[in-house]
Amino acid sequence: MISRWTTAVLDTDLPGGWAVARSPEGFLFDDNGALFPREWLKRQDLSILAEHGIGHLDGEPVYLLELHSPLDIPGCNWKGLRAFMLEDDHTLYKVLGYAAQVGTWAREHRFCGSCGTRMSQIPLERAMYCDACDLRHYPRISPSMIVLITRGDEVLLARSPRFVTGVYSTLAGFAEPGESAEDCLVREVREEVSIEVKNIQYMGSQCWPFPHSMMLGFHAEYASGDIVPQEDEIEDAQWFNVHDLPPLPASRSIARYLIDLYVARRLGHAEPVLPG
Ligand SMILES: NC(=O)C1=CN([C@@H]2O[C@H](COP(=O)(O)OP(=O)(O)OC[C@H]3O[C@@H](n4cnc5c(N)ncnc54)[C@H](O)[C@@H]3O)[C@@H](O)[C@H]2O)C=CC1
Ligand SMILES: [Mg+2]
Ligand SMILES: [Zn+2]
Repeated sequence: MISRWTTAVLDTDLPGGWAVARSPEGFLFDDNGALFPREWLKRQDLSILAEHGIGHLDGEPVYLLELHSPLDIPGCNWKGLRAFMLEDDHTLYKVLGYAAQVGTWAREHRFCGSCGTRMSQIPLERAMYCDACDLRHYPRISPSMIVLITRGDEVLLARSPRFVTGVYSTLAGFAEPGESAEDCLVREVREEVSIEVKNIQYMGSQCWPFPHSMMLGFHAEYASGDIVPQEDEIEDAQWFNVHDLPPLPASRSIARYLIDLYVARRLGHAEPVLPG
């Protein structure tokens, strides 16, 4: 199947195409969705912080207008990326997820982190350039590991105080400098629930644009220790039987995929597909 959406670095001097607008309140949308004719959008009184050409949707160029602040446009509203993630239009979510990461980077890389000089966009490369330092600043991607720990028919799931009430998920954490993904897994599991794991197996990855994680998904088996939830980070952690699971994370998350895959294998059901 030909992908409807492909990323690309496009020349912002060329006219036409579609545009999405993003502000600290999320993306602009109306009854037709979140893509607007670019020339029409640019005629509105927007406070544009940066403009980037981000790719092609069904062959048509798509641009991002990253705004300083939201603006009232009749018939339009603003909505966060998470809300789009929970909706059915997977392609639109991919477009907006990418736009969000480019927008976050554009917002946070206007000035060189080394010397403070204002930077400029490099044509045909997703990079901001500091002329004074001859330095390129690329979009930030944060490798994070996520792991489902199992013990026979039981899976270890935990709650962060940030989660929706009642929802339990797999353990996750950001990689630190000097770590492999597996090192990160062992450290995070020790920190968050104080147990040891074995037979670590890589299961797949997922872009998680909240704001710029690259999730590296693993399965691991319980080896030893009793659960001791990390103060402040983990509100509760428990072993749950695959026949009696609590409310789980959103179906598009790799956390949910790791859980659903294990349960499917355990119960002999059809296996889920990892959402991109
Ligand atoms: N797609 C999915 O299924 C899931 C994705 N996630 C994502 O995984 C990531 C890591 O999970 P957490 O448990 O929140 O991480 P964590 O266990 O490492 O704890 C969060 C703490 O890490 C620090 N931190 C924040 N950003 C960082 C960065 N870029 N690099 C290093 N340290 C940083 C902060 O002190 C923060 O309070 C998050 O982006 C989260 O949204 C988490 C669970 C499910
Ligand atoms: Mg964590
Ligand atoms: Zn510089």
